[in-house]
Amino acid sequence: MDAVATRHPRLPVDLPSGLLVDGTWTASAAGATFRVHDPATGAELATVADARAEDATAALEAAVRAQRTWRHTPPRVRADILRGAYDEVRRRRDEFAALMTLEMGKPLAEAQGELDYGTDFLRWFSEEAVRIDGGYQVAPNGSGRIMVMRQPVGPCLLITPWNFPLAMATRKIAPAIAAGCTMIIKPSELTPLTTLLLSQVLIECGLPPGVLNVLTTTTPAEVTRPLLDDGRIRKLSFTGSTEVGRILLEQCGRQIVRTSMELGGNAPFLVFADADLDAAVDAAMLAKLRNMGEACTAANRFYVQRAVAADFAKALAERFAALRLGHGLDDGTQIGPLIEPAAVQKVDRLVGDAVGRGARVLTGGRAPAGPGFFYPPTVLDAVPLDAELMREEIFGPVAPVIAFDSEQQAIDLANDTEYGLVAYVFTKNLDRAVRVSEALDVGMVGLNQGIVSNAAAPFGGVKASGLGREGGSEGIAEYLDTKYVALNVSQ
Ligand SMILES: NC(=O)c1ccc[n+]([C@@H]2O[C@H](COP(=O)([O-])OP(=O)(O)OC[C@H]3O[C@@H](n4cnc5c(N)ncnc54)[C@H](O)[C@@H]3O)[C@@H](O)[C@H]2O)c1
Ligand SMILES: O=CCCC(=O)O
Repeated sequence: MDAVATRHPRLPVDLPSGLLVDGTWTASAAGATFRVHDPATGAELATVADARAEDATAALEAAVRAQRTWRHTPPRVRADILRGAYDEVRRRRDEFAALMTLEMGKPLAEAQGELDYGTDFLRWFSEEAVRIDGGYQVAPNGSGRIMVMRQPVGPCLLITPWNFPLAMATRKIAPAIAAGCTMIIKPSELTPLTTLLLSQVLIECGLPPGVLNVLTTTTPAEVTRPLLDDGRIRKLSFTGSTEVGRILLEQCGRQIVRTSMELGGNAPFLVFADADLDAAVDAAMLAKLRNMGEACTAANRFYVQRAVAADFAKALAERFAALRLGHGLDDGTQIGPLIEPAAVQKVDRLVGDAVGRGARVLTGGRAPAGPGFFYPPTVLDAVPLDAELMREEIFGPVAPVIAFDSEQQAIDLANDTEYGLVAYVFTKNLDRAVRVSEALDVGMVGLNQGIVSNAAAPFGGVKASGLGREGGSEGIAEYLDTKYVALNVSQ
């Protein structure tokens, strides 16, 4: 196995060089490579292989070949591989956490949190692998029997984003392995290293050659489109922007490829006057600033009932202003850099637009000078409803606060978006909690809490936030096809 071509002094571990095809780590056919950078300093972290279409073809042939035997592997064998990987990743938690911080920028404590979240998918689906069930019943008219079985869907293409380098990979790889599917994973070109290390661990834990293939590339469209056109890829699981999700959904139509789509968000955060305000502020810190706000689940719009809006905004601004920016590996850092300069420019544009339309900056609001792609935690109030950040995913540490009057107005404001991933609701009134949760057009609701992410729960959204669910018992169903056998039983 080639080690990473360039070693960064803070890179915690030797990594494979890039492409995993049929159990072998290889350079790309074209010999192309690309560099991965530390977003806190801009320093080069590693150089990895840059796959092209011919590498994708080789990976597809390997996955198709391996599927013929992998699908018949006993569920307990698949379960033990996943459990072994769970134990090994947790044994190497410091390496994985430091790697995630270096390539993505999140503070080390958050990387440790993602380590727990991401490995939970390995454990959860190691338990699900041996519980794939079916059905058997007497046909209602008494003649014959109805037998239902669930079988692996076949070779899968998994495409993941940069913001949760471990969890977005395990949330797809684990159920695919549990279901008996082979796969090709294409991680983000911005954060491929964690997937390389995870893949190495899965191979060490006994995953046979060809079951998992890894394509790192700076040309994702050119590499993945032929795979979706081929006809032998039977499932696409994509996590990323709604814009790219739409492109991929169109591509999947030609070969009727099953899809799971985990897309963008624009989460409303509703605080009613009867809420525990301190608890709501604590939860807002989590819902907004987890991952520097670079999370699909990030609260994007804070709607606070007028009687408590000023107190909420003031308290949140004070908490934001006290946070420390820095390199994620440095002690005391609470807010790391954004992923790239374009991310800072986008956040700056959205804040500038809101202020230009009349919003007030209570704290933050201007990118600091110096190295790295930093943006300070920012609270805006008196944000006009026509501000661009009300409709666009901010993907940064900016909290726009808007006052509302009635419950119905809050629901209408919250639902006024093309997205529908998650919403957060804060009230002590149980009737209101149920009413509002039922009325919100989203896939998930955080009720008096600022995080919904849980490997045991069905994660996903509606409308432009996606299709399907990841995690929970629903998560493995995305990798299984249902087959019904009509038995003719002589009386
Ligand atoms: N719903 C969720 O669970 C969830 C989780 C994380 C991120 N996201 C969303 O992802 C976005 C941020 O992540 P991102 O910047 O990596 O998203 P992105 O859509 O730019 O990229 C996601 C992945 O798709 C690949 N890609 C880009 N264009 C492609 C194409 N034409 N064909 C094939 N692959 C292509 C990228 O290389 C990357 O691996 C945000 O919108 C965020 O809300 C959603
Ligand atoms: O960015 C979106 C994923 C976040 C999560 O799964 O908690």
